[in-house]
Amino acid sequence: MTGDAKTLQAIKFDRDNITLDILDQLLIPYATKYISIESIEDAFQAIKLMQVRGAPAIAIVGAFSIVMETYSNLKKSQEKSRTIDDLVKSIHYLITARPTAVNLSNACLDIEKLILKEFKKEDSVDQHTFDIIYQYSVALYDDDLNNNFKIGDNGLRYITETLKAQNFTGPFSIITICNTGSLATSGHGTALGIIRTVFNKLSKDAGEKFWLDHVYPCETRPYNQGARLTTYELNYEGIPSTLICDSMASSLISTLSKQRKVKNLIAPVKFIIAGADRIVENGDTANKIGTFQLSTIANYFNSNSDKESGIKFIIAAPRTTIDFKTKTGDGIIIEERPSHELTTLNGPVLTNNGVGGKQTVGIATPGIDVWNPAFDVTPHELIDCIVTEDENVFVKNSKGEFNLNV
Ligand SMILES: CSC[C@H]1O[C@H](OP(=O)(O)O)[C@H](O)[C@@H]1O
Repeated sequence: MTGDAKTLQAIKFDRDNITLDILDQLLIPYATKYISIESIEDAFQAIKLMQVRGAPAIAIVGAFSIVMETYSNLKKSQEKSRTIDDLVKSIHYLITARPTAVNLSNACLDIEKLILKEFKKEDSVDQHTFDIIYQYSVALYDDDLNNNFKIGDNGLRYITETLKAQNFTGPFSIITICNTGSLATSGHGTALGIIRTVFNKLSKDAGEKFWLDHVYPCETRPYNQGARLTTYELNYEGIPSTLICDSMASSLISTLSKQRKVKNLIAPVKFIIAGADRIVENGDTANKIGTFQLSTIANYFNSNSDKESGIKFIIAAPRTTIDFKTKTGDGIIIEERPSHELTTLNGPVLTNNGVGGKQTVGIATPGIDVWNPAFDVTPHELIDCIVTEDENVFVKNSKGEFNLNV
């Protein structure tokens, strides 16, 4: 379906007719087009191409694709049905689509565990197999949505308590990176979910002593999830925002901290909020490339001002993003993506009467060597708070350690 109806629903799974459609995020914000996912292979390609992206969203689409694969197996009853071993092999293949985000591998391995509890590898895929995977997948979707609203509320509480402790009053701003909203999850979002909740609950007209005045999404080179997706979500919600290049964050913070205007804006940046693709046991966090730099910027401004009046660096993620098997960030595999994502730009031609076909333009010397890691690892030392769906947000103890395993 192609059309201009703005939507934030990244994933559509019809629980009665058993169909799965994903919003093609490579076309956002210029076109709304859903593509059908009917197999694990369809999901692998869509996840690899980043037609769907975002740690929770790729896990949910991955799980639903296994439902679709099993369902189509049952429909082709005349053919020799696949064995459980075949299905498990396909599940392991799906995991390789994007190795850094732990949610996808967690969901796939959970499904493998559930079916191997009930079946032997040589057994045939049957209705019971489908039922097990179906129940798991719809619960994964529903839990993610519920968790995101809890993350929003928990983030609001942390922000409110922080500003009260600082005796802060007036308008404040938030910087965020990549896209961590409805387009990266089952809805509402994680870091952007906190921003949604804070904007709705801490508003000037509600008579609050402090309020969220402005959001600065980083464009998030090279895939531009911020420029394309987060701005689209912020506009959709009517949240005042101004797009910045990733390289502008420190100047933005500095300008506002000196009560100088950014365009006509004066609200100081008080929080940098990012999502996560994998949080390991000590709190080191893999997230979109550029996140680590933002944490060093927050740390600079904190070490050059009274710590308590500085900028808090927040990571927001559901507990499904925590990987207790990996002790420190050194153990995280960082996905490296193709060079053309840095050396070319891909998008529709913008004409006076609308949006034309997709074009690719070169923006670097052809053949230049490129390093294109999709993520970086923010050391836990630079993270002030990890917000999950657990009511108690995670802050470091007096020894500077996170204890996430509670
Ligand atoms: C709630 S989304 C988490 C995480 O996923 C994004 O990566 P990508 O767009 O490459 O899938 C980004 O790192 C977000 O912070």
